[in-house]
Amino acid sequence: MAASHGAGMMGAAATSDYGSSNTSLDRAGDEQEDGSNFEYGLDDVDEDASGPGDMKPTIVLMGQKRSGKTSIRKVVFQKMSPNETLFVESTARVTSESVTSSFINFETIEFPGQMSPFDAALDPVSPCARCGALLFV
Ligand SMILES: Nc1nc2c(ncn2[C@@H]2O[C@H](COP(=O)(O)OP(=O)(O)OP(=O)(O)O)[C@@H](O)[C@H]2O)c(=O)[nH]1
Repeated sequence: MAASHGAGMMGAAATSDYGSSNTSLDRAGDEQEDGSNFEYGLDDVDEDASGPGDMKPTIVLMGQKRSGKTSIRKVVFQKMSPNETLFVESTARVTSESVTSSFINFETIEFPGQMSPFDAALDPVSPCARCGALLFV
């Protein structure tokens, strides 16, 4: 008697769960149709407010001198042939560059290896505040 009563409650609970999961699936489907959950990059409103260059995702390159920071930047983001990096000059100052040829626009900031990146003369705070990824070579 008690067992059949319990089974009846389980059946009712199962039916209830099935119904609620259907409802949540319907809601998820509505969100996909809106497209609001799958947008890449930053909102247009933010870009207009602060200028297009200010809010770009930023990759910061740091590391020892002659370790290959500029070479990585040139080969990966500018399609330079690896052989040509033999003639790349040493970076003397903080160098920032916009990359627009990728599927997402972003900025690279390279610190010269011959100076400490935390030297106050290089103003490390601003690039580090914007840093989305740090590449230390
Ligand atoms: N063998 C070898 N040489 C490399 C590699 N990557 C870069 N180089 C060479 O190392 C030298 C220095 O490379 P850069 O890219 O100028 O190094 P960097 O870290 O930017 O140097 P700084 O600007 O002085 O800090 C160049 O002659 C490159 O050709 C590598 O993966 N293997």
